[in-house]
Amino acid sequence: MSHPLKHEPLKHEPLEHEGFLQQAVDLAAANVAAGGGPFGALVVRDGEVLATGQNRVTRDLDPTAHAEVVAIRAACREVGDFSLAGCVLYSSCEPCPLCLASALWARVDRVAYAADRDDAARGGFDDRAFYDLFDTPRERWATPVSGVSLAGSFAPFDAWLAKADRTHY
Ligand SMILES: Nc1nc2[nH]cnc2c(=O)[nH]1
Repeated sequence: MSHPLKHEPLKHEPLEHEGFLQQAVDLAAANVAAGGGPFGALVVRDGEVLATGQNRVTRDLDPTAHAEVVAIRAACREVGDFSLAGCVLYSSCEPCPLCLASALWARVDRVAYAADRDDAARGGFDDRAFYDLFDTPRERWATPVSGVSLAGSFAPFDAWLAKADRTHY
């Protein structure tokens, strides 16, 4: 049985989305002009821009400093919370798996993007390749990723679960 989309595609939605997406694309273009990667992002709540982000990988020597991650970190600092529930993440380009997982961990209500993973591939970036990798059995990965059994590996979770005052996230 097919499920109806919860949201109509963005192109049928109010211009507000387009305005924020255009800002993300403008941030990406400005970042290229400043010597950075071609990605920009915004976190918006109730129509207000909480934070912006531009790719800072080469500037910060940080492979995780993708535009969306930078924007999410800045927005969390802005609101003083590790949750961005109630927010929308706008990105100049489809979030890569790192950025998408970051958005899910931040519990944003919605993610909207302009260019897609095919555009990123044309631009020379591995976003699509990494999505494809996650659809490939790990045994076939060039980078070995495997669990190693270790006695006591659940101990941190035992400690966590025993903590009455733990902060769930
Ligand atoms: N969406 C996205 N993809 C990337 N691929 C490489 N860097 C980035 C980034 O900052 N954002």
